[in-house]
Amino acid sequence: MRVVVVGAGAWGTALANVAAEATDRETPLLGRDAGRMAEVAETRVNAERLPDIRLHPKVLPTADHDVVRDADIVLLVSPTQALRQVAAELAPLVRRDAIAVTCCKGVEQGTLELPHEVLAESLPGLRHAILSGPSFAEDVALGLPTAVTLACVEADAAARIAESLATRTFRPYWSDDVVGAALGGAAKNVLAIAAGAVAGRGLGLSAVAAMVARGFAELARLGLVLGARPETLAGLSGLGDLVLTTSSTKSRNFSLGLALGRGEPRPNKLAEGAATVEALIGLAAEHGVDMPISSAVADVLAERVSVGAAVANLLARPLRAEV
Ligand SMILES: NC(=O)C1=CN([C@@H]2O[C@H](COP(=O)(O)OP(=O)(O)OC[C@H]3O[C@@H](n4cnc5c(N)ncnc54)[C@H](OP(=O)(O)O)[C@@H]3O)[C@@H](O)[C@H]2O)C=CC1
Ligand SMILES: O=C(CO)COP(=O)(O)O
Repeated sequence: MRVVVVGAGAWGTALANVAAEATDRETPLLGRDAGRMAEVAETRVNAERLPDIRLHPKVLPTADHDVVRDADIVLLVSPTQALRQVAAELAPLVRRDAIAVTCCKGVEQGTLELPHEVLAESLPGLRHAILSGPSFAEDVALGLPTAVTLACVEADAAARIAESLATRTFRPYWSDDVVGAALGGAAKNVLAIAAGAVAGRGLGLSAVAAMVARGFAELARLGLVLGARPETLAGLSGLGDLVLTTSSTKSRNFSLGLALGRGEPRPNKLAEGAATVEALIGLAAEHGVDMPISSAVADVLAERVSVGAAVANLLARPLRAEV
């Protein structure tokens, strides 16, 4: 299987290394800036996005979209808000029997669609999958043990992807619950901001744990109405990723929350939760689901309330049975 990775950010670079190791084949890593990709090809390091990690010798950094023509498997690793445009650029080039795998986490603004729904519209007719789970790009690139969810309704396509990505240390576990995997990845980005804000405000680890648990309940309520399976939400791509990104400053979403809680300037790095929170709340509203923690995050990001006031509002909510 020939894997092509589209999106030469931190995660795309780490996944290109994984695919090159798993397949032992040349693995193009497609970025949009020709000058920067030439530099990455020469230095064998993606200094801007994943510093200190050497590219696998079989990773081929490029800005030439034509590499997609030969792909059996295309990994789409742009931010969620760019996915539709990135996929549209590939549509005339990609083979109809190729498998497209979205590796981004979020909800599209405007359409309120999850990544696999965006892909179904922009690359129609292709088989699709979602790769999501607790996996910092740096950890994966360093060869630290990582397990993720590979969600795909077709078992044979899932097996091909798993063969092309599984290494001794990177373990994709198959699920056919695509909605559950996509939703977990989107919601945990938002909840990581909430946890970071609580930690940054100095409210203590008990409060962070409460935020994570109540946040998971929020995810579970939405998952239920969207048809996600509870075991997916409690698995790697849901609770697993929530645990990771609500406990580490390596998470850009958690770091953004920390800065908000401390009243410091917001970091510049991509925090998908910030780009996705209003869309997540909109998606939930369409289905009559209340998202108090996500709504608090949206209010804080839009500077409608302070972190302190947002937490006070959450604490003032009526007590209900655990759901
Ligand atoms: N980093 C991580 O540990 C993990 C990230 N993810 C998810 O992967 C996705 C990508 O994250 P990550 O790689 O870390 O992000 P980065 O910010 O490191 O990279 C994003 C990549 O997308 C490209 N890009 C940005 N905007 C556009 C656009 N409008 N059109 C085309 N390409 C664009 C960037 O190109 P350029 O370099 O030219 O700016 C860059 O190559 C996110 O959804 C994230 O949630 C999932 C698991 C782990
Ligand atoms: O999704 C991730 C790890 O699973 C990366 O988290 P951040 O996007 O918050 O950095």
